[in-house]
Amino acid sequence: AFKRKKQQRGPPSPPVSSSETAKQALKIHDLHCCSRPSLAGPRELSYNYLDIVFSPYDDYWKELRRMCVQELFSAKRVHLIQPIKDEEVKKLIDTVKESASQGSPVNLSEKFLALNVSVICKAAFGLSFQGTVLNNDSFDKLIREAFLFLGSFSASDFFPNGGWIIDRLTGLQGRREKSVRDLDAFYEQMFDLHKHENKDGVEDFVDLLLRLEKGETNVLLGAISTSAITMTWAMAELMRNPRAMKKVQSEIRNQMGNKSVITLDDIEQLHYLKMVIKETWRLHTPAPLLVPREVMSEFEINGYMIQPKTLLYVNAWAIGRDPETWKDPEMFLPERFMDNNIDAKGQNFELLPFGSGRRICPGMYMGTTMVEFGLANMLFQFDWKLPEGMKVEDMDMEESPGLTVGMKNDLLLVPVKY
Ligand code: HEM
Repeated sequence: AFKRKKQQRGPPSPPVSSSETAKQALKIHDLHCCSRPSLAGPRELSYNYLDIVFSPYDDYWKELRRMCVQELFSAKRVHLIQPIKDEEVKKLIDTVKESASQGSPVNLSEKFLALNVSVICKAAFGLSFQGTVLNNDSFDKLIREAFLFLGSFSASDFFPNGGWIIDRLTGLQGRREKSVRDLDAFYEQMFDLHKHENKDGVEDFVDLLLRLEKGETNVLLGAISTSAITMTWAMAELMRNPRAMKKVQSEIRNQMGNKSVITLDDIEQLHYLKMVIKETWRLHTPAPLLVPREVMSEFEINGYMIQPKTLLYVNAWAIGRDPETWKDPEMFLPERFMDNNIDAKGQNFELLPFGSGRRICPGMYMGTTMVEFGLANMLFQFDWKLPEGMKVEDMDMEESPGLTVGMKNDLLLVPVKY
């Protein structure tokens, strides 16, 4: 919704939850985008984190974005890190095989997060967490907390002048500051480890980032949780929809024939898998309100004048479930993407998992390939069952609160080796 500036008079603001309104808002907004005021507070604490995700759209950020898109997240770079993905997915398959041989459940929420942590951190820092102080458990906690506290609504968003007092009293401000401090400490450690790592002259993300005036590594936060969240929701929806599960597994297994290692070329042929992922994004878009924007000069939308300082939230979650756009919006039906060209790249405003406009996710290609590759392997190598005594109706599809929205409770499934 549009949040109107304090003391402003006039008609109520229009809800931005239809794809048409979002299209207008995001297009106009491109000229005026900025940041979220409540997060400007702890900014001095974090030269790493808040600057990058929520900074005004200044020249520095433009340069960083340009570099991200051209160098870090380009198709070329995504192909360069494919060996890292191969290795980490193989490790994941091996641990899941162990559970399969014992018939015990696997915590897929954890496994997918760990997979993404390992791939992104190896790609970014040229090293693995395993055996360091930054093991997956503490990183998992750090990420979850960061998204919970930084994404939660705060009084200072609604009352820019005095809201911070409420945030102090409720403890939200303190928890946010702690979260930001922990992230800074984490990045410090990563930079230290990076300095001491022998990387055989291969340039990684941090080398590239260090070429800028200061190191920005927060891209990692966005990268890691969103891909893992998508993979977990996709598996949960497939478990609830055995027909779609069977169809996607047949597609992958037919494509693979006698081969055992999935390549990027194989992935390109998996059209139904791509539809399954789009349908997952439609129902469970990982960042439901996108990155909040602040309007910097007046503009009109649907006959409403939107004032400077207005905070703009685009409800991509509601757009994905809008009955005006989608038939049977609550149903998981990957086939709905068969007869149309709707993609998730920010041009079709019915489906905005990566946002749109100038702040569109620069890691879109990397995120998509990570999700496709991870899921294809898990679905190719294993069949999946619910834990003993559990029925499909018992599956808990509740969402967790925060900037990104995953499953509230971890997804546990029993693998059966194919
Ligand atoms: C399935 C995977 C992913 C999803 C669904 C996703 C989604 C999003 C969304 C919705 C936004 C906000 C866009 C807007 O408000 O218009 C965003 C921003 C961002 N994403 Fe992603 N993302 C994913 C993966 C990644 C990856 C792999 C990276 C980096 C390697 C990344 C880096 C970023 C960055 C740096 C921003 C901030 C852009 C800005 O503020 O200008 N994301 N992402």
